[in-house]
Amino acid sequence: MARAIIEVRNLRKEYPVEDETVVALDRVTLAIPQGQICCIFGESGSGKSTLLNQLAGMEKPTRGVVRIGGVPVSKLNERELAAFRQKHIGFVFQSYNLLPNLTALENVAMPLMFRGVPKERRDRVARSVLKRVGLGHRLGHYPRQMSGGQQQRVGIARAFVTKPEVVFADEPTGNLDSKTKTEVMTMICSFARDFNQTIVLVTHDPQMAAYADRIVTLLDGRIVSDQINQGVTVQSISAQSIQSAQSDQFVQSVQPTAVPSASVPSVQTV
Ligand SMILES: Nc1ncnc2c1ncn2[C@@H]1O[C@H](COP(=O)(O)OP(=O)(O)OP(=O)(O)O)[C@@H](O)[C@H]1O
Repeated sequence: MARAIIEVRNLRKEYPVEDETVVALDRVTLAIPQGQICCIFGESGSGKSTLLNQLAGMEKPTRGVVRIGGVPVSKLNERELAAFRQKHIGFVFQSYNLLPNLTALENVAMPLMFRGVPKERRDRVARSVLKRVGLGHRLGHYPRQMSGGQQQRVGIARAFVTKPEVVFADEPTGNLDSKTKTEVMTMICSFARDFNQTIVLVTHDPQMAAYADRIVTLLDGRIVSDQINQGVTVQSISAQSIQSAQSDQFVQSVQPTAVPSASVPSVQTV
């Protein structure tokens, strides 16, 4: 089995609410191997978003540790976290979170700009990723000029344009109709397979969970089931099995006490 890129040990998250304490997560231990599409599944209030927030370093756990590529993200400060996310993490959001005053091309090129990729190259790469998601004819469109499905495809292009090792997808199909849901999930899985990326997908929708390799079910903040998905919906998507030198470099480069300074991965072939 591939090595774990995400490791969660004995995670607990409490929220103080007036004079009570809500325990949103308790004793969550999880190892997600590199290249796995792992679904965090559960009904409303089960703790899915709370878990994603701890994994992505958006919130500090009350107890326990989250490591990504060996880096204890739960212990990094804000500046270190920002740098870490920029280099290694992509996000796909339910509400797309595109910048309204930027075109599709500019939204997708933005993560490359933060990595210092020169304009000509970042525009070329962003264009090619937008073509891949079927939006080659919408490069100059603003979010308000696109449908929800098109906006989410821009969101996917933005999340994958830098080939991050891990992509967190929080209810990425939550606002979409059923045909567009299928397209969006197929796209996410296709990118992930091509570059051996790890996806953490949060959903309460069993149809979307069926795309994952593994389904971890939460109930009242605890893992109540952890199953390999035998009938993976995306089996038909070709995996180019790039046993990514990129990811190997990443795992080797990270030091527990320092934010890695990984170079910009080659994005030419996207
Ligand atoms: N900031 C907060 N303050 C207080 N309680 C919170 C906070 N965030 C989450 N909770 C509580 O933690 C529990 C888990 O919430 P969480 O949002 O993680 O569930 P979820 O599975 O993502 O739900 P949904 O599918 O509805 O988004 C709930 O009982 C919720 O009320």
